[in-house]
Amino acid sequence: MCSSAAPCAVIIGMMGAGKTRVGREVAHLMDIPFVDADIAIEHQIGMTIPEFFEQFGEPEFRRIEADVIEHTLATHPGVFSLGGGAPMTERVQQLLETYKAQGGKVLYLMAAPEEAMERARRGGGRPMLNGDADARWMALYEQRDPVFRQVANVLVSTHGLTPTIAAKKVQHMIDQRIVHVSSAGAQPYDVCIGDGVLTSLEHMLGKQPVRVALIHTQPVQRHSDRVRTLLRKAGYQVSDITIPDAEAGKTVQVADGVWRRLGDDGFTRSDAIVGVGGGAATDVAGFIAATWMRGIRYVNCPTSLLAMVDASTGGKTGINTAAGKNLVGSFYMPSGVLADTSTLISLPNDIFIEGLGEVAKSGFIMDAEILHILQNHADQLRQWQPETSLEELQPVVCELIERTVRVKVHHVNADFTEQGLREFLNYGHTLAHAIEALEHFSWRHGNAVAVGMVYAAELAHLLGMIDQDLVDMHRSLLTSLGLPISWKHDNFDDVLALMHKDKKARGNMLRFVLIDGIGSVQHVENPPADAVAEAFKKIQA
Ligand SMILES: NC(=O)c1ccc[n+]([C@@H]2O[C@H](COP(=O)([O-])OP(=O)(O)OC[C@H]3O[C@@H](n4cnc5c(N)ncnc54)[C@H](O)[C@@H]3O)[C@@H](O)[C@H]2O)c1
Ligand SMILES: O=C(O)C(=O)C[C@@H](O)[C@H](O)[C@H](O)COP(=O)(O)O
Repeated sequence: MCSSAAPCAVIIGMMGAGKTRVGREVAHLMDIPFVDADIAIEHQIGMTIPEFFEQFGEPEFRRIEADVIEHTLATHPGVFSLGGGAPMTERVQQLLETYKAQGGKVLYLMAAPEEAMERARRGGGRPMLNGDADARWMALYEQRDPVFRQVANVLVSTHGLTPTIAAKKVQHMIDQRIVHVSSAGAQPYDVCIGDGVLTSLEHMLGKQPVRVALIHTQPVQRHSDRVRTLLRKAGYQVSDITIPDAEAGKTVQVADGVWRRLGDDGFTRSDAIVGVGGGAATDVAGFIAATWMRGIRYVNCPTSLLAMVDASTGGKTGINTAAGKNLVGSFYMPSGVLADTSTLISLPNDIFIEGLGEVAKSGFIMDAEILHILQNHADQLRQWQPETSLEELQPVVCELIERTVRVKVHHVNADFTEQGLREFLNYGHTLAHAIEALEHFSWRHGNAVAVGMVYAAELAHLLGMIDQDLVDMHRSLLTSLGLPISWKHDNFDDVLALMHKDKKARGNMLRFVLIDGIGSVQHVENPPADAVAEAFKKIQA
């Protein structure tokens, strides 16, 4: 968040961690203003902080400090660093909670204790360190570190870094995008999007787990190796579990194999799962987390575009069975999602493009700007190449991921267990799931959704809900992105039978999600059978 009225980032940390020095440097690098809370307070009280402490005591200081923080959070469009003790008061914690809920970043700057202690001692003028400064610093550190970890949504270790390098690292972390998910009936969490966000994995998992099961597929080995190193460095005992790739991994047999492994490796309720890979891998990782001991913590690290924009977030976990796609599963939220865009470097063209299907869906159902971005960049997006395209397309891709995740989170926050509004995310999916099943999962999910959206648009047109231009626009946009818009299948009865098994159906009634304009979605129950069949004819190749 870098708006005209709120800070891009709030920096917290121990005395001597370098909050002012690094904060100032970051602001300089980003060409935005910097405010240090202690300096702002001294300006307001007209004396130094030690003088104020002596005359009025700490409680009065904390009151003024919270006022200054509240004001600055509402007015300062730059980098804002807080005094060491500020996040310890309940009022400041609440202010920071609200700031984070609006997309704000609270960065905990973590210097090595010896370095920070030394700097704090050298700096002087710190009433909280009166007496044996090192012993006081250490005692405060023990009190404050757990609170800072709780209050911050981004942890930045500056151990051994010069202030300039630390500032660059902080800038990198500020550039990441955070979407906060907070849905009734589930613990809130963040979706962090950007280059290098995997480094927040330890923070997301927390200190409780002793064992972590790293569930991934073979094609993402390069990324899961990196995650394993991060986990081991953080001190977790890692069970590295490779599952079969793509839909072959979403089976009860695979789940059973993983449950056995968790049993053998002694996984308890306080241990955790990390899912790394495409949507199939994160669906399975979530399903295992939801079912092992009736639910343990999990963090998703999506590596495909589709998993970043959709599958990893929102807590729909599941597997496929003989009865159909995703018919067995649960609603079970992750503790966090790390969409590290650097992992897209190895993503093949066809898998990148299928992800655009779900991106376009979010544009049709809610965010027209997504459609404009897709239209404006269609040629570059369609020509995506692993290893080379990411550098050029990073800003566009990040923008599309954030916008699409926001659309998803809007629906999930309002309706976690899909009683109504969340079904809108299923635009195009009624036919898509039937295509996937009839093609024995050889069709990519995003491709099936693209055809499903054209079918939904044709049906909406036949029902008089949209004009031909909007149907044509579906076709032209999806084609320009390299997505399919038709599917050849001779037996409509098979298709209809599967559409009746869709999770949106009720009893014998077919229920569709259709649009009557861009961003305007409706449930349509039991549409006339001839329209359902006629629309199908229109998507035949
Ligand atoms: N839970 C949800 O809300 C939700 C939402 C949308 C889709 N899904 C599910 O997600 C699945 C589709 O996800 P998907 O499109 O990611 O397919 P996928 O998981 O099958 O991944 C596609 C392929 O890309 C590989 N891959 C992933 N990241 C890579 C990378 N960075 N480099 C190289 N290869 C990489 C995978 O290993 C796989 O081979 C479907 O099963 C769908 O049902 C779930
Ligand atoms: O999160 C949701 O809700 C969705 O419907 C998102 C869909 O894009 C996604 O494909 C999901 O896997 C579909 O779930 P299903 O319940 O239709 O199997």
